[in-house]
Amino acid sequence: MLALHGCFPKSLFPYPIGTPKLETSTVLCKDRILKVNCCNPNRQTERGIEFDIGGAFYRHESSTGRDLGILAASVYRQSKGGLRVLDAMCGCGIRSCRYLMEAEADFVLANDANDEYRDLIVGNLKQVERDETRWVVCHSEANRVLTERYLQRDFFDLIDIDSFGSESMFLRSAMLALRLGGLLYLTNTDGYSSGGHRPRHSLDAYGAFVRPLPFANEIGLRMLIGGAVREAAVLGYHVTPLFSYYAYHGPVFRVMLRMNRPKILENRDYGFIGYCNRCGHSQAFSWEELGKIGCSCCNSEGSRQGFVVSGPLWIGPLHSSDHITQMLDLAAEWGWVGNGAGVELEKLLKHMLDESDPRLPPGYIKLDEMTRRAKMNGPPLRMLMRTLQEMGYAASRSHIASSAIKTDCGMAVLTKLAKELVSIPQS
Ligand SMILES: C[S@@+](CC[C@H](N)C(=O)[O-])C[C@H]1O[C@@H](n2cnc3c(N)ncnc32)[C@H](O)[C@@H]1O
Repeated sequence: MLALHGCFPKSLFPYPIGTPKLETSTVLCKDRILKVNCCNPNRQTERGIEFDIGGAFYRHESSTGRDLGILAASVYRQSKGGLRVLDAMCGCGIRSCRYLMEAEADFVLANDANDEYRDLIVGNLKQVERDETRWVVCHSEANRVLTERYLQRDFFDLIDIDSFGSESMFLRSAMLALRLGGLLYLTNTDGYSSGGHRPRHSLDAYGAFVRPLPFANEIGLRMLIGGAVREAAVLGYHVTPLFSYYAYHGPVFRVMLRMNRPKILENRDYGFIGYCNRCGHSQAFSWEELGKIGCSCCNSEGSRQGFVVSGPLWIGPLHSSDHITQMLDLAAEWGWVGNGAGVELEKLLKHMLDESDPRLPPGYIKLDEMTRRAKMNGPPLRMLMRTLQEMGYAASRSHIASSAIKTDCGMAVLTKLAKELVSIPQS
């Protein structure tokens, strides 16, 4: 049985705890403070599970991120026949409750540094699972609980790191406590770094020099995955994303990674992304090509002409099509999508499935950026995508930007095509 750790004095925390205290009668909703549930303001419901939020940080908008985590965890449990979860920053414990109830985890360790949440978390867990051998609550600094689990050879199938700001300081201990083949669910809310506003900071924190790019939010996901790829490589592991999810509230970047031993000669998909400020084209390239490459679309060479490079970053697919397909099937089986239910979740999963085409390069093209550059009106997105696909290009929407397109067609050809489509009279 797991030993419960005593309270770690907050003054001695090596890492920021920084829990924003909310008034108990309010929750954050769409970035505004809203009054909720007049009868019992601390009572919330998510997917039919009732729970208290007390004074803990809780965002209803994050329920989609939790839905995705539960689906991925459940797909994992069905294939492996078991699921042990370490919820390293559980807040009020809603994720732990959902991992137990919906993903049918065999065991959940719910941890939050703030020991004032103890009664709250225990109360919520007791309501969903009376069998107290299936869960434990503790209040340690996340690195400490993860390292202790590793030292006791007590490995987990899924480790959930839902930190404020950057996740990078928890990566190594989380990977050590993770079973081989297990899942690591990471959250990052550091939109300022992925936006390219602090390239030196992103280099320090994530090992990537990131410049401002029109698809900054996808870069945020690629920076998060890239940082984990690098950390995993140090330990002799390799991580690949099962899904990557950007949400505007926050902003929040979430990725579910699977950790394995690398296969010999495996393509690490860890490289650089170039963006040409002159023509708006972006492209990925490897370490071997670094320094040799200019814009392949307008042949501008080097940053003097506006070709700028960010990286190293994850340059492979953002999602695993197999895993997303299984998540979609499960969501349909549970009635979360289909027959008019869960329209937004279904749309999101379908966009992710389209985006997982391995032919698609990193980045997306915002149609308004393209039309502004070309001084033209744009054709409907759907028409442009269909035409590209008929011509043999890969083309998809982006789950991140609604009026953007992901394609392996270069900017010059895309612009020419869009002009032709606009000039065709609509019937
Ligand atoms: C974003 S909230 C978690 C929200 C929760 N996972 C949910 O889905 O509602 C982050 C939580 O991490 C806790 N925390 C912050 N730094 C920590 C650390 N270094 N170790 C453990 N817990 C920490 C805070 O007390 C806070 O409750």
